[in-house]
Amino acid sequence: MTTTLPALQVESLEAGYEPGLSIVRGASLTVQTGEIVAVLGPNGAGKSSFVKAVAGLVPITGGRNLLFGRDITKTPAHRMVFEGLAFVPQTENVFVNLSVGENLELAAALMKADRRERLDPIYAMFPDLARQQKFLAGQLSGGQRQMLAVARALIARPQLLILDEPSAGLSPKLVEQVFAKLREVRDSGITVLLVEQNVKAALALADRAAILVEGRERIVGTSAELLDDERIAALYLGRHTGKQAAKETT
Ligand SMILES: Nc1ncnc2c1ncn2[C@@H]1O[C@H](COP(=O)(O)OP(=O)(O)OP(=O)(O)O)[C@@H](O)[C@H]1O
Repeated sequence: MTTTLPALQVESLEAGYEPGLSIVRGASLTVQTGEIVAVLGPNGAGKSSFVKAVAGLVPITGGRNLLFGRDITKTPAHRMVFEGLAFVPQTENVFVNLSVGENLELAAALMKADRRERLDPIYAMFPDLARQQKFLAGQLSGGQRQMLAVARALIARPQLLILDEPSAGLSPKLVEQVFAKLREVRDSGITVLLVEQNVKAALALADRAAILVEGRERIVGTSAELLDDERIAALYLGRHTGKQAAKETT
């Protein structure tokens, strides 16, 4: 019998920027292989810090992170791609003064990989970027720039793709396009973990989601369960259930 290891197991993670001040406070989360999982929660809950700590970008003071069973807790950020984890930051995720093609070629060069062998499948998956190869990344629209950031990350052929708020600053139509691409990424066999402010769109995309509050997961469930949860409805979806309304009037 073969068992599939979870793509990511975060166990009681503690992390922060300054000694003695944890921002991530004992958070745990398991992401199964082939899932899209969203990390949601109020502003300042530590969502970005959580995924950055997993990606090696925020100092970890406790707990551990396993990627397909391998301990990556102490792996430095620049080594993560070689472990199979690619991270797309919220901002400064492309080189604006380089062309689209140069952005992708640089990512291939960093992997010491054959340029054409890495780039061809990416251009096939992102035909708009293939057409815009010569454009400066800084001239792309917000949606196309986000696509380029995702494409750059995929050059590394990760097993797990982590994105920090890929919908930030995008119109609903562009959010839909970027999220459709993330579905394609998942369907190509890559597990996806993303931080989102856009709860409605995130729950429509993700298989499961975790609500992080004060650096710890408060509620974890399937997107359908969370959409049904009256606390989520009231807090994030602007929907008041009967029970919630009754509570508020008493
Ligand atoms: N580079 C940093 N140095 C010091 N503190 C930071 C840094 N980045 C974030 N913080 C602090 O960590 C806390 C959590 O921030 P974080 O960005 O992780 O939360 P978030 O849930 O992603 O918030 P938002 O939804 O507003 O983006 C905040 O109090 C923030 O001020």
